[in-house]
Amino acid sequence: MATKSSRNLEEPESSTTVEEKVVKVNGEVAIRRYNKGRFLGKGGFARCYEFTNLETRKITAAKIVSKESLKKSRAKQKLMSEIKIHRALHHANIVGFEHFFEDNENVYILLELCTNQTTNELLRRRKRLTELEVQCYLHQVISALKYLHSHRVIHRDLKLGNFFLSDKMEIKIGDFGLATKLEFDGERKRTICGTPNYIAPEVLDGKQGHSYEVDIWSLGVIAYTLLVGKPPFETSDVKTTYRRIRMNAYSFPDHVPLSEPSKSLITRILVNDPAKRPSLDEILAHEFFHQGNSIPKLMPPSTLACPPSASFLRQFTSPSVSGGLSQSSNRLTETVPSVALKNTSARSARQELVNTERASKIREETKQMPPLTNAPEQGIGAAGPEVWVKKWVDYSSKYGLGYLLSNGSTGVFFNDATKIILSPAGNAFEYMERKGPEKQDVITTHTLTEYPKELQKKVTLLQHFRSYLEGDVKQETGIEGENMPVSRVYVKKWMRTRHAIMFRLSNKIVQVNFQDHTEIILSSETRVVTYVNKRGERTTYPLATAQESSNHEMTKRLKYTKDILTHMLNAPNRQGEEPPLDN
Ligand SMILES: Nc1ncnc2c1ncn2[C@@H]1O[C@H](COP(=O)(O)OP(=O)(O)OP(=O)(O)O)[C@@H](O)[C@H]1O
Repeated sequence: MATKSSRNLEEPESSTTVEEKVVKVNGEVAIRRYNKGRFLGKGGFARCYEFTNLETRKITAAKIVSKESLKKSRAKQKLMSEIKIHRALHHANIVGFEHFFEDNENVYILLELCTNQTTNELLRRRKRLTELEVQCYLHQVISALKYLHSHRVIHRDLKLGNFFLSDKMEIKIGDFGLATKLEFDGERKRTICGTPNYIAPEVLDGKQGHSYEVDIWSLGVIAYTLLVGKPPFETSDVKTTYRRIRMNAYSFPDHVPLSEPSKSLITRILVNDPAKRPSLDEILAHEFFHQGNSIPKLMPPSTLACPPSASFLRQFTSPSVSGGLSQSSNRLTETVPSVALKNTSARSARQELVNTERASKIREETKQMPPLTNAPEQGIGAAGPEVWVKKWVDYSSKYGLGYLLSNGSTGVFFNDATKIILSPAGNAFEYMERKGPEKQDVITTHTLTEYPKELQKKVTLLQHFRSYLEGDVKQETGIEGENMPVSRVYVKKWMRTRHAIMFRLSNKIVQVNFQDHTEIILSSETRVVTYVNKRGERTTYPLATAQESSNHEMTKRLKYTKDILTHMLNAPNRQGEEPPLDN
């Protein structure tokens, strides 16, 4: 983004048609057309988009690799090997390989679409997972690995970013760019082209060659990372990390309560001698997976944003169970407070970014808001919110959420949960970072000409977001005052569902923007609800009477807002289903 024009936040902006030439057996050439839809993400050498087959309407993820980038024979070889290995694999926990083709510019690989991003984004939102979730996810990964290894395939780059989540929340292992298929049992591989993230010590050592055990090692690193929240050997520079791996220098932090079985499993796996690592079957037989609870087949989508609730956990833990799981039961039964609508501030603590909708990484919403005085018929005179989100762009695939507030401030909610808010005049900004044991927002104020060096990248991103978001509405806001103070209003939390995007603002406002362009803006402080209908007309009601309003379009959305908020927090027994919008 930084290098491109500011309006180029979304990769190619407009949807286009891609044509595939299909040569039939009789030699005739047919054309298959795909609509190239939303941008899904970008890797080292591929850009990924949603593709819709215009004939069958089937939607897939298309990895597009430019032929330009394949000029080096190594890159070409790597892609060919990825295709060759991946296309032969068929397993419920491996990203389905649909098809591949090429045109003059690109190679296109069509893959099963995974709509819930990867465990990387999941962990970023959740910080760490409960043991029940780790049991559930590792179970699926091991099932796929057993399949891979039985077909003599070593993945060699198992990492959180390569575990995709389907719409049903199944884990799907993807990215076979570093995978290899052994010619015979017992073959040892010597080289890996590329740098695996969770590299095993024998790969660093390079003397004995490596085999399936490198995937087992990565499993240990993954289990540790999911439970603790950061990788075991992580340091700020690669050389030190490699040194730590060689020395097996890692420890379990005191501040994270981990059960004995989980520590024992990780310790068993992370041993430097590959021959001493457990097999996949031994891992499955380990007490970590046998703590008296049953393991859910899938986790509900609400866990994309917050831990499984007590009621969900109860379904998998029998009351008589003692030992293993109960050791960690503080974490597992961590309850999510049940909250009434009015208590939005307590609730927001659990509302982390969620995207149960689709792996849509980029969305932009513009709303032309008529002034407050436009409140029509049922507007009963209550003052609406002073500040709300006017326009937003979801670039959480890379950086975070950018937004423009109605008071002219631009803000960014970065993926690392830090926040920045720029004054309407664009001269000063506040930076918010959670610090200390209480994880309080610490706010520092700076000007665009004078700020700490470490904020350079974030400030650059802020400016890009700003020029993108302001675009054509800059004049319209009419706020150009030189000494406008930094707005103290900013987005504290945000999340997405299938039907909507929700923002929790620091002024205790919860705003829900629905896909049909209607909006609910709830102010817990002034106890009013503002409803913006499809035509952009605003009506403000006191909260107490809003539910009884004859405006059914609004009451339906208000109910949805309450249901989804409550659901996200404490009703995962309605597994996987967010409330329907039409109830
Ligand atoms: N099956 C899929 N469904 C949805 N999104 C996908 C899928 N495959 C890839 N993506 C998105 O596209 C991005 C790039 O894909 P991928 O990581 O496979 O590319 P790459 O260039 O091979 O990456 P790497 O640098 O990790 O090797 C991913 O991070 C993800 O956001």
